[in-house]
Amino acid sequence: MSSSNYKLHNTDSVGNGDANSNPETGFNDLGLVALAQSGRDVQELLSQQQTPPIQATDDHHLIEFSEALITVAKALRGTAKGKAVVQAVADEWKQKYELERSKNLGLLRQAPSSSNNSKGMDHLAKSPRLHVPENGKLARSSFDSICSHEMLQDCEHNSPYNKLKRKASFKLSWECKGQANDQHKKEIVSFEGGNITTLDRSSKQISLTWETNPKSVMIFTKPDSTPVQVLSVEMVRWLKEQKGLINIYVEPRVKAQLLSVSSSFNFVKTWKDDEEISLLQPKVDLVITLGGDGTVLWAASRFKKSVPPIVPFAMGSLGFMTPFHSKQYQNCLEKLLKGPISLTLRHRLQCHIEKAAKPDSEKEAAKPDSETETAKPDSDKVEHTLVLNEVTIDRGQSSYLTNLECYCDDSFVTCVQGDGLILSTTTGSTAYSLAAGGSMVHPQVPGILFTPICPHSLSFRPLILPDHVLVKVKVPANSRGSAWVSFDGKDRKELKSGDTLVCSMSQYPVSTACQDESIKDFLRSIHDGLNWNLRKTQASDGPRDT
Ligand SMILES: NC(=O)c1ccc[n+]([C@@H]2O[C@H](COP(=O)([O-])OP(=O)(O)OC[C@H]3O[C@@H](n4cnc5c(N)ncnc54)[C@H](O)[C@@H]3O)[C@@H](O)[C@H]2O)c1
Ligand SMILES: Nc1ncnc2c1ncn2[C@@H]1O[C@H](COP(=O)(O)OP(=O)(O)OP(=O)(O)O)[C@@H](O)[C@H]1O
Repeated sequence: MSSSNYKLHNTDSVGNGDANSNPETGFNDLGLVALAQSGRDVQELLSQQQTPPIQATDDHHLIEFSEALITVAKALRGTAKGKAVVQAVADEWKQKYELERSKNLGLLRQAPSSSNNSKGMDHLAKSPRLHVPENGKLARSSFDSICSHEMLQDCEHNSPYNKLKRKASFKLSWECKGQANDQHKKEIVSFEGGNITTLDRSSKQISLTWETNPKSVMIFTKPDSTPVQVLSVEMVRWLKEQKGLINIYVEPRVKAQLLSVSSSFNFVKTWKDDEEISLLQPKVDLVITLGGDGTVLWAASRFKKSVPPIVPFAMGSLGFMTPFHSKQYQNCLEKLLKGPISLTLRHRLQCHIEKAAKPDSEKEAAKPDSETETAKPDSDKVEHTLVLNEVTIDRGQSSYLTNLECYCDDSFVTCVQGDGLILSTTTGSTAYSLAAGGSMVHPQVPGILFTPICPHSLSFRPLILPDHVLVKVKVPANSRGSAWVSFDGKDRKELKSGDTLVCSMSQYPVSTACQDESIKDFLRSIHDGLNWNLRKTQASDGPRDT
């Protein structure tokens, strides 16, 4: 029998016991060790004697022989003595064990009456760590088979048996990048008294209530669409005349269109460039989009930091993120301007590209004379691109497999060999990531989807990573070609050998107004937009299970 088999054989159901245990007594048999030692002593003595053949006539040899026998007798007496000592030790341990065990059982029997706790033993019987039947009826035999320390592990705080052994105390700590104070940790997780509980859930339904009347809206419209153009004219007029809104901002293209309809639209405001849109953010109460999902993505991408709540009207074909019917725009806007508004809080990813370090010689050439070292980019000054759906790294025009080294918080994840990789938000889980085989996830679930595009490997299943990680995707220096990055399907940029895309969750989410509430809107979108799990219902006639 191999030692590992022996070990398995001697390991009890709760994992106690080891290879030195005596299967009969259950104790670590020190006696066996002592006996073995004594036996070896005897053998050693005999071999040291090297007694020559005995001759009856040789007195000298007879004396030697009798001396040897005396030595053997002494050694045997020693062995017997050693055995007795070992037996005494074993008896002592057994006594201690019995005493401890009966004390513990005694305390357990007293527990219900002394603590006045009606749960008493039932509570213990139901404790999951005890591995006892759910019904709480603990058979005497099963009780006996539980080690005393296990019985005491899961007791209530004030119970008397707690004095004997408490649940191990512990402390939790975790790292939060860029957070100087620990205050926010307490808001998420509490671990008072050794119990871990979450204080709040980030994916709760969020509701917005106006404290003062909203006065300003910003409208984004899908270009080159006559129905959208017609509606924008009508909506702007209604907002001004019926709702008395003071500030109505539209895109420069739309302002020109409105003015071409009537010069009375000259109250409408606009902006010069993207920089100005972000500056307008503090003045805008609501953003309205007229178009499809692409228009929502477009509007969100105009804001580099905070985004006002978006009210998306459906004027596209799919409209996963656009729950409001354009024909009922007046009713919808009446309600929304009055509040409260149910919102879906959609996380965004922030991304930037780190260019490969230049080879030393080139670096030297590029250096201004005054500088001796190239400054590393200041992390605060890095310009991030924010995505609401996903960032995609693909092989572009290259006919070769992508070769993308992926790291999560500096731990190597994998190398993507295929058409590419999608790093998606949960909002984007129903877009490109879905088409590439990723799971659909409610947009308020925090996480980053790691979805390969046509991986040339049978076992490359998509992952969902926690929202706090930093993901890096690097095109290795030995890669056959470049990769291409796109942000929400736009702004394609080349990722050359040695370049790295760095991506993490942004602190600037996008909130979109719900028609109903977040969960209902999500389910409606997957049912109506994607025909999720649509199948004819099975007929009720035919054979049945009996
Ligand atoms: N194979 C694909 O499925 C594929 C390929 C490229 C891009 N896309 C998606 O298109 C998005 C860009 O959208 P666009 O409107 O500018 O381009 P687009 O006009 O080509 O639209 C792509 C489709 O994706 C849908 N869509 C966009 N965001 C969605 C979301 N969050 N949930 C469900 N469906 C969504 C749109 O409604 C549209 O039907 C990208 O972010 C990407 O997710 C998908
Ligand atoms: N205000 C805008 N300015 C510039 N481009 C825009 C604007 N709004 C939308 N787009 C672009 O127009 C394209 C189509 O928009 P959108 O997806 O909203 O319409 P759609 O394709 O008809 O709708 P759906 O995606 O539901 O089929 C997208 O690529 C989007 O980026």
